[in-house]
Amino acid sequence: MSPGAPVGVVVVVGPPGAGKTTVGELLAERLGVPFRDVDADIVELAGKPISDIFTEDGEPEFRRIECEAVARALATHDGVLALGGGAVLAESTRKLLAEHTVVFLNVGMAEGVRRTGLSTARPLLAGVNPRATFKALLDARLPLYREVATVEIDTDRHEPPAIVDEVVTALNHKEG
Ligand SMILES: Nc1ncnc2c1ncn2[C@@H]1O[C@H](COP(=O)(O)OP(=O)(O)O)[C@@H](O)[C@H]1O
Ligand SMILES: O=C(O)C1=C[C@@H](OP(=O)(O)O)[C@@H](O)[C@H](O)C1
Ligand SMILES: [Mg+2]
Repeated sequence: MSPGAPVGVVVVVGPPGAGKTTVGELLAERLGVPFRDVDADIVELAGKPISDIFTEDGEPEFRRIECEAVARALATHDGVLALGGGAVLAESTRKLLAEHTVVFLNVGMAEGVRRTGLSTARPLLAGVNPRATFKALLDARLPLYREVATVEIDTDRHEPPAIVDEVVTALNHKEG
């Protein structure tokens, strides 16, 4: 996998704070391909921030929009595509991901909470006990991330550029 070579779509999944948006953008830059983030698509589609969709319309409506936005992005985007942390909860999305190269960026609870703690943009983690919420979220989702992953990269204690190196090496290794 080298800069400028056609990559199709490389999808980035993982828990909130894993660095899907940050590392995904850097990975796209490294590969010389466009970057797209489904959360940004959802904000544009709904015409309001994700936190407002959750409070005004509820999580099920957010997930409905998310499913559609993921399917559309997978069908149309050529480059790196970051999903939101909960996108893999939908079976239909996991089925679509089976056809794609998927990078699972993992992060432990302590580091995930530290990285997301200062943001009010993640309504699911805005409750009174973000550590317990994050732990429950990891327990429920780890098998789902692993079900769809082509490669899994641990991001704890690694800086984004080093993570990009690891992703490129792991994907090249998979390509054989
Ligand atoms: N490897 C990393 N080391 C330290 N901080 C990171 C790392 N990756 C991301 N971050 C920071 O964590 C926060 C969440 O990153 P983001 O890319 O939005 O994650 P995600 O899209 O997976 O939720 C941001 O403030 C970002 O700068
Ligand atoms: O984990 C989740 O369910 C969510 C993660 C968020 O994206 P990031 O994983 O990019 O923070 C965003 O899609 C929404 O707040 C729901
Ligand atoms: Mg993100």
